[in-house]
Amino acid sequence: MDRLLIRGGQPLHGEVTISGAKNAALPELCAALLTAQPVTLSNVPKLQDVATTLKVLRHLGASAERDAERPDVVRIDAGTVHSTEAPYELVKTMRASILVLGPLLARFGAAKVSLPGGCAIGSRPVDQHIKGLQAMGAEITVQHGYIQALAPQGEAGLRRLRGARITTDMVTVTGTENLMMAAALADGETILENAAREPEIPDLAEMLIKMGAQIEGHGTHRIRIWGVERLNAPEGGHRIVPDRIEAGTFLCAVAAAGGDVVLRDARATHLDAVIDKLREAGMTITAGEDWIRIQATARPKAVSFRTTEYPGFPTDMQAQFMAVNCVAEGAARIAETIFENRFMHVNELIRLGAQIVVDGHTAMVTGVEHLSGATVMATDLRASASLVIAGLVAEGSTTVDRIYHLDRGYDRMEDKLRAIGANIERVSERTGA
Ligand SMILES: CC(=O)N[C@H]1[C@@H](OP(=O)(O)OP(=O)(O)OC[C@H]2O[C@@H](n3ccc(=O)[nH]c3=O)[C@H](O)[C@@H]2O)O[C@H](CO)[C@@H](O)[C@@H]1O
Ligand SMILES: C=C(OP(=O)(O)O)C(=O)O
Repeated sequence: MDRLLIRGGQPLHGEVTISGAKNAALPELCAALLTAQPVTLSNVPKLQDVATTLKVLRHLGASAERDAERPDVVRIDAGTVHSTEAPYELVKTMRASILVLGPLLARFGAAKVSLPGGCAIGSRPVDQHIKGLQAMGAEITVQHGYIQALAPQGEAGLRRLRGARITTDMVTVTGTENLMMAAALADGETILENAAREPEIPDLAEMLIKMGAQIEGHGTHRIRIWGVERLNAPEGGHRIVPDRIEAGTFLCAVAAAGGDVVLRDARATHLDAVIDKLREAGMTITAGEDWIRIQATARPKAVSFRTTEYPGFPTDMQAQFMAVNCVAEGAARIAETIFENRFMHVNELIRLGAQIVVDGHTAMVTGVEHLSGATVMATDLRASASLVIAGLVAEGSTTVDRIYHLDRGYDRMEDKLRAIGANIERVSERTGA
């Protein structure tokens, strides 16, 4: 098992290029199942979750490969799909594998997908995905850990989902994506009320539109989809939107460690809530259409925030901003409203000397002048990122164990940090180096 060894205390200077978004890449790879034509995606980040998704697609019978010369390009040909079953063994490490359910059911009329199960940050049910597909006429049974779904029988014996008006009980990101993909090939009109507005949803909608889907209202709470009989390859391929959470993570790293860094291929307009809070913390932030610059010349000021759906403060940035507050001047209150158990990083941050008290969904953080390096254990993806940020400012050495969580969602994080001056290296257990 790999771990990261960080020697803290170096300010960060230079430029970092942000990769394509994990949370857009995963649904967009699955969207390739909606057509028998080969789909090309570019700006595909090199992540464990992407590798897992490619494995799932291959298991279904699709070919799914990275281009040998341009590794950010992936080609998926789902014209050869021969199975509609995503088994537990492939699905268990990644909740987003539920995203094959909508496309398989829409194109083949049947799907059997293992329940993704809970994870460290909460129980994460998929009842809203099921409720929406049922409204579209699907017969769904959940048995032996699998969701088994059949679309209603239509004319000439063909199974096809029917458009429907669906209001989800809460705003769900992958739920909106699954239902939007399913509706793209359904018979008639679907209206998704209470839809999620995260930037990855308009990005997926734009890809589907290039494939011939008829969609309106993406990026708002009400998405309308008129189903078509067939989808094609997106002409000219589709470039995945930059990862706003990776960009936000680097901004927090600089806010905590100090320095002056420009993020390339980053969209400030997708990070308004985080940038506002960083400015409140005393950072100077300037931005253009595809870059963001952060200048951190003084110790940050503690800033309170509460996670909410987009465009509010993202839950996926809560842990990283908590790490900034740990070394800030003053005290801050952080409320987590999206997931019931997303404070797993708190105990590890405390091991580094942070002062944090948790009461239910709220954490009170009192900034300390210095953290001190120690061995800590990553418990989930963003928790790992918060420990790396804390390690960058801690005195002495910090070892972050179990970084397979980090590798799920960050593309060469330690290389990117090293390039801007961090003293960080990956230690592999097998080689010891
Ligand atoms: C691959 C991907 O894009 N992952 C993101 C996606 O996860 P994901 O799409 O899984 O998160 P959701 O938006 O669905 O979850 C929001 C809340 O709704 C609940 N819920 C959701 C669906 C459902 O059927 N029933 C239900 O109760 C969840 O438990 C959670 O409390 O959005 C989250 C919230 O921004 C982010 O943290 C994840 O990084
Ligand atoms: C929670 C996250 O991802 P996932 O939904 O893929 O577990 C995340 O990206 O922070």
